[in-house]
Amino acid sequence: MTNPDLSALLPASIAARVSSLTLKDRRALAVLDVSGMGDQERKDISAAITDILSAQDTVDDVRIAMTAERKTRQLIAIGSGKGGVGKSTLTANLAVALARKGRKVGLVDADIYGPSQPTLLGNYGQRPEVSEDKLVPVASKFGVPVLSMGHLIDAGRAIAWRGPMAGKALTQLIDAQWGDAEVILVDLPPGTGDVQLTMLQKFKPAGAIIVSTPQDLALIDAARAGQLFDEAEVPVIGLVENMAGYACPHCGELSDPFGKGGVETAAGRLELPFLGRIPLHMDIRQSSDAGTPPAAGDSAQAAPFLAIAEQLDAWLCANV
Ligand SMILES: Nc1ncnc2c1ncn2[C@@H]1O[C@H](COP(=O)(O)OP(=O)(O)OP(=O)(O)O)[C@@H](O)[C@H]1O
Repeated sequence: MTNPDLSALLPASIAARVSSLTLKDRRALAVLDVSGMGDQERKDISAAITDILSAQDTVDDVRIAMTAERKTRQLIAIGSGKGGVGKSTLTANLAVALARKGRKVGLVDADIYGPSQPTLLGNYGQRPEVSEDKLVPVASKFGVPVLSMGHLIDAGRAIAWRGPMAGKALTQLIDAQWGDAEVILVDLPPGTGDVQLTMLQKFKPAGAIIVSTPQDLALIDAARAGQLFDEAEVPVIGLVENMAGYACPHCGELSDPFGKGGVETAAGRLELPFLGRIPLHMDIRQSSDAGTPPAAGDSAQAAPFLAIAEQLDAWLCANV
């Protein structure tokens, strides 16, 4: 039974974490909920409890038992049939937008052969630490921790791994110290090969988003990506059209270099939700390259990403 006299000695922030505190034969036993805490935080809170309790005349010894709620952490895969359609750009911006909404979100760059998230999230050149044999995700200034092969290999070095090596690398990125992250967005490699299928089967995401540009070839590949998710029994949350509608920076005239509306039509045909359209805009390319995702700001370019993140958030609320 909890000892009210001892409990009253603990500051409220610590007491909120102590689910039981008993005193028997001059030994205090505190059961501490450490869900979501890192190593240092656990050590600090344990030391604080030990200091406070051992200062009491009635206590000779303090024992602390740590418990953690099993986190239900969900993976959301962002995939595309074709490369270069803006999958990584969308993933980074959705993660930033979800973090702005208060979600605890992490990001895995599963594009082992062409990692771009360290550049997009502005933490290129940083290395993840290792704790208890697992990687600790690298923080970004947008509140989104991230792990990418780009954090582990030297700049410009090509990775020429066969499937099993890539699979092992991916396992390390996903099975890492994600702390209190409740959602992890996974930026999948482009295409629909064995690596993607194995990854989806091994780390089954709760749902997937497919990105495509509007031209026919990209759409055929996007449909194939849909089949890949079907095969892996991963529900498709919806399709996103990227690089639709180009506004000329000189005259403002709108044109559609890759066509427009094709993804929405394809979504209808495939009976999948259409989540939204992101225009082709120079600012998106420039701010992405500079490591400041548009979704972190309030420009016109942020709006489509924030709107798609709203829908993802609603899907997470309804399905997870
Ligand atoms: N809506 C957009 N407007 C302007 N540029 C964009 C837009 N979306 C993406 N880009 C740019 O297009 C390029 C490819 O985007 P990105 O790397 O996100 O694609 P990807 O599908 O992840 O590619 P990969 O196949 O290499 O993984 C990048 O230079 C990016 O800045």
